[in-house]
Amino acid sequence: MNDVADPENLADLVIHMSGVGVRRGGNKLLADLDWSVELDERWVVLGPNGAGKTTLLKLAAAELHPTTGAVHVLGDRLGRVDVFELRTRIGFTSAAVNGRIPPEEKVRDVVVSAGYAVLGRWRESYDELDTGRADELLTALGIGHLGDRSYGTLSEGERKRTLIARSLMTDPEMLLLDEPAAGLDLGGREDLVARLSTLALDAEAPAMVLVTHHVEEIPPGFTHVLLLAEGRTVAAGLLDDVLTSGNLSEAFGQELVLERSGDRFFARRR
Ligand SMILES: Nc1ncnc2c1ncn2[C@@H]1O[C@H](COP(=O)(O)OP(=O)(O)OP(=O)(O)O)[C@@H](O)[C@H]1O
Repeated sequence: MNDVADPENLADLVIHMSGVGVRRGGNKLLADLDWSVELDERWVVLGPNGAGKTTLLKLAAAELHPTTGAVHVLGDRLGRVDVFELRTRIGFTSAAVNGRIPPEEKVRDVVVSAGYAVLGRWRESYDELDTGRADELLTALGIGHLGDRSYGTLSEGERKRTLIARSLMTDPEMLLLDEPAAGLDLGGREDLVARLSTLALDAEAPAMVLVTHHVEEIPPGFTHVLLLAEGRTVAAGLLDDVLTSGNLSEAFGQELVLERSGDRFFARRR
């Protein structure tokens, strides 16, 4: 077990949160949260609506500061670091990012522009090297043929995959995915889960944190789970230890049965 109080050990952690609370108005969005993510770990953050999952991910993305406690991201403490520089090292995909993409933008440019936005440059035509990398990422996500299409014409599943390609474009040290399978049909979900599983099992891939409401969406290869309810940790640690019927029931406030089939999970009410 790492002594996380030791600054040398903090350098090995992509996320470290200690005694973290977030308050807005009279609401406690998060309270007393301790959490660490190491370089080679892939975490699922699971919990019911309103549990605080997105708030937690925004802290990790350096998009929000805690009201109390300390958050270290990629070795730097929020509040003592240039968050604009820090964000260039983080890949972040969420519904909010989706809403900011102009529908007429070409899919390839949606991916390539990630690199240019963070560098603060602008050019009419992108480097061949960059467009080549964008095409490679789109192909790896199964949508290499859509590079010339406009973003607005894509299906929901194709958009999700485009945004994941975009968040990988800058070679981030950490990948944060907020409900990547939301709104997908069964086939789209299964396809995305398989692609994320490939990524999770790739030793070269960055540390990953995936937020979801559904155990069915946990891609094989994810190693750890943080169960959240009402802004507090219900349980956190290795997936095999933490993902149990008991913990799930506690997090979702009803008697649930968790079933495992191979490397996938299913849950239903008891
Ligand atoms: N700016 C704010 N002011 C007051 N309350 C807020 C604010 N932002 C979020 N909340 C509340 O904090 C709680 C946690 O929100 P958050 O979006 O982090 O939850 P979540 O687990 O991601 O939920 P969901 O699964 O529904 O997306 C919710 O009850 C939400 O209404």
